[in-house]
Amino acid sequence: MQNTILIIDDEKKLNDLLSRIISLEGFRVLQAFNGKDGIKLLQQEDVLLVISDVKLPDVNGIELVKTIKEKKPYVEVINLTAYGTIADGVKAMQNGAFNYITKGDDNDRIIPLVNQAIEKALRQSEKFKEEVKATARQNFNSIIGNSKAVSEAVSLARKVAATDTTVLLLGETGTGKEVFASAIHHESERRLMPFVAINCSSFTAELLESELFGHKAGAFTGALKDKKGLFEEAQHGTIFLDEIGEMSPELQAKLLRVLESKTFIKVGDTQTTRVNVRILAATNRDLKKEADEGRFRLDLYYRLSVFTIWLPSLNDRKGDIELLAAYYLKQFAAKTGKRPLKMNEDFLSLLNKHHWKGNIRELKNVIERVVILADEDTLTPTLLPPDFNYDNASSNSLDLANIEKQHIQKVLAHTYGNKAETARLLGIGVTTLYRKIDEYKLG
Ligand SMILES: Nc1ncnc2c1ncn2[C@@H]1O[C@H](COP(=O)(O)OP(=O)(O)OP(=O)(O)O)[C@@H](O)[C@H]1O
Repeated sequence: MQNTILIIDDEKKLNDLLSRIISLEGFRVLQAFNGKDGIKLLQQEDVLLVISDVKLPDVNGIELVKTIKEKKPYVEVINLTAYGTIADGVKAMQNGAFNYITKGDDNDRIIPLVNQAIEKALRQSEKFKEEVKATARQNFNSIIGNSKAVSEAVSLARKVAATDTTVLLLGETGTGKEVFASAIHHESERRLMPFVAINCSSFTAELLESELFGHKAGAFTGALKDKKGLFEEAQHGTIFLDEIGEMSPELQAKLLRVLESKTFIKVGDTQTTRVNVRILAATNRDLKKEADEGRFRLDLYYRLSVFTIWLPSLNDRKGDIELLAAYYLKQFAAKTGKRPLKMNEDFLSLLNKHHWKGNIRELKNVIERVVILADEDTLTPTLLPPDFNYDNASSNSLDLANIEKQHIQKVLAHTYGNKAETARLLGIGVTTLYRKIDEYKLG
């Protein structure tokens, strides 16, 4: 396949000449005569390199480098500067251009430079396309669940994804708030830009301020160099502020300012910094109550809760447990190279009866452990952690056989399914244990 180069120059003669020279080298060449048309072509076509004049009728070609890099970060740009304006070339390089050519003077440099730039852009584009593929897996298709509550949450999130609106995700720990935030970002127009997530409860107030907004060298002991904050890292992308309810009142004020004016002041700075970042926030607290009771700024709460999505706890969507468990079984079995595993009825019934305090995160961890322990293709209750209430899974009948069955189940759970150890603790032979496991269908 021919690699594509876009030439943007309003001087038709020069544009045509350059186009001919480059075509002769086997490249596919597209031509535009102003910045606006150039950007349009860039978006429609699989361009790897842009050669752009600096003095375009509608835009400065040096500024255009930034726009090109924002739209397609892997594309390389060579600027064409008029004789005597080397300063332009330097500025172009600072903006991210691959190089610059002085019109008329550098004819011998053109083709080698083009080849180098194409090689670099090809490497970058491959890496970029891999990353895009990986992020595509983080969109709403990665959200498992058929229950009404989850379907409603997904439908709301899909609607708001396309906008630039701030979203507040509410739900218990492990209900998928970060998964939703990531899906919203990856289905938004910002998807090719960074998604930056931070848990506000993991830092002290001072550290969090510097993490979020960055600092100037010397702002505090240990601040040796200027440091970019996460808001700047997320420029043109999305920032996800998890556990927002934990933020100190001072930082809440600073965040409110970002929401209102898109500006903030770095720690130790005197100037404001401007950012264009979409904010998604989450908490497992009742933020409205926190605000009503004076622990969270009411004005910030209203700003953040423009669009609120409630994520149901796993205990309120029991119908999804089997689906999620099967999904993670497949994932972990594949990871550990095991054959596909099946859940027996008792196993599933215990999953359904369990109170999932840690929600999907807890379910995922339980399944990972079960997959590691499983020796057989069918999963049985004995593989589950001891806090899974086995007794309740079977009938409550008090006949001797049932009591024996429950007792064996308990000991098996205690030994994590180790038959020799179980037999030893029960004071019976391993063969007898196997017979009983068979008889009571515990295997
Ligand atoms: N709908 C879902 N389908 C599949 N996996 C999910 C789903 N929701 C969450 N998970 C998985 O559950 C785990 C917890 O999810 P996540 O971190 O998004 O929860 P959270 O609500 O942000 O938790 P916390 O409040 O503790 O930060 C992750 O491993 C995630 O991949």
